[in-house]
Amino acid sequence: MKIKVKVPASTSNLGPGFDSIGMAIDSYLEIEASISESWVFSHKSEILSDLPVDETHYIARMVNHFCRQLNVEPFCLKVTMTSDIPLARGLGSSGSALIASLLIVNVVRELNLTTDELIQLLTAEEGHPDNVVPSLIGGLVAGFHRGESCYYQPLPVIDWPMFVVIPNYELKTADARDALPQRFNFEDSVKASAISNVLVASLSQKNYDLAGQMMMQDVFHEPFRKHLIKDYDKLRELLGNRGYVFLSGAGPTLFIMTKPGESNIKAWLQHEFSDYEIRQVKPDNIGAICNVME
Ligand SMILES: Nc1ncnc2c1ncn2[C@@H]1O[C@H](COP(=O)(O)OP(=O)(O)OP(=O)(O)O)[C@@H](O)[C@H]1O
Ligand SMILES: N[C@@H](CCO)C(=O)O
Repeated sequence: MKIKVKVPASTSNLGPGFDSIGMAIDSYLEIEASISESWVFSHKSEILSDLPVDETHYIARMVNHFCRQLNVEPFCLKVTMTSDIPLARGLGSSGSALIASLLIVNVVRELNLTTDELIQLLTAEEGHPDNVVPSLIGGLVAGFHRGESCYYQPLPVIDWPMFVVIPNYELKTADARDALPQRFNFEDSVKASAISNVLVASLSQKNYDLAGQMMMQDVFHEPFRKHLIKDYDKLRELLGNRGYVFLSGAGPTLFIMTKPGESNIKAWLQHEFSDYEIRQVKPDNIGAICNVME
């Protein structure tokens, strides 16, 4: 049995949609795997070169975890992986690896889990749906996870030009979450959810000028994390009225949505941020794919 899995990256939060809104984008984790006596990983992309190659690999640990949780016999795999999703940059690399792990358990143990069941298991593991749901089903999705349930609603994908500014340093999600406050007062909560409401309403109507203004007024997480992001203020100032920018996931990548007439900014961004990687990105509307060849 040969298993092939392809999972898109994701950008999440979109400013005020903290832990709730995300969009799948066209960078991919790709895996080929077959049953083996022990866990062996072969990494074909430079991005993955520091990962372990044995049973301590995140995917091996998550396959074991899901086998235990679903009460099926564990197994080992020989895995070949390629990826252009940078690790610990806020582009959902760990969420994509989590999805791949569960899809592999699903096919190897012939569980026939439904999309809803996959979503419940993934969001319960990740703790929030904003990376795993769009990467699993594709597109732009708003979600809310509580206890045993994940409620979610796809929205139209953003069709303005989009760029990611990927810094040359990592920021672990756990560290970026440690920067968040323990408590949020009533006044700030009302303000934060109102900004988020307008974001969702404007995304649903494809009113990207209004959505962009909301993206840049988040009060849930960006004010508490921006000191961890070296060029947060610089990019907001430089971008001016060319478009809008938000912190992708927990950062440090910054995500830009430009006005349609301002799509030609890649060379300018590369000049301003010469040590960083600049990518133009598109939404992925397909989501994760898992095929089995006997
Ligand atoms: N494709 C992968 N294969 C194996 N392990 C991975 C993979 N992607 C991420 N990881 C593990 O997850 C860690 C990064 O997880 P983290 O949640 O901090 O970053 P992220 O997923 O890029 O960020 P975000 O969730 O904000 O988008 C890596 O250091 C690595 O240990
Ligand atoms: N919503 C999450 C995304 C990263 O996993 C966060 O901002 O911490």
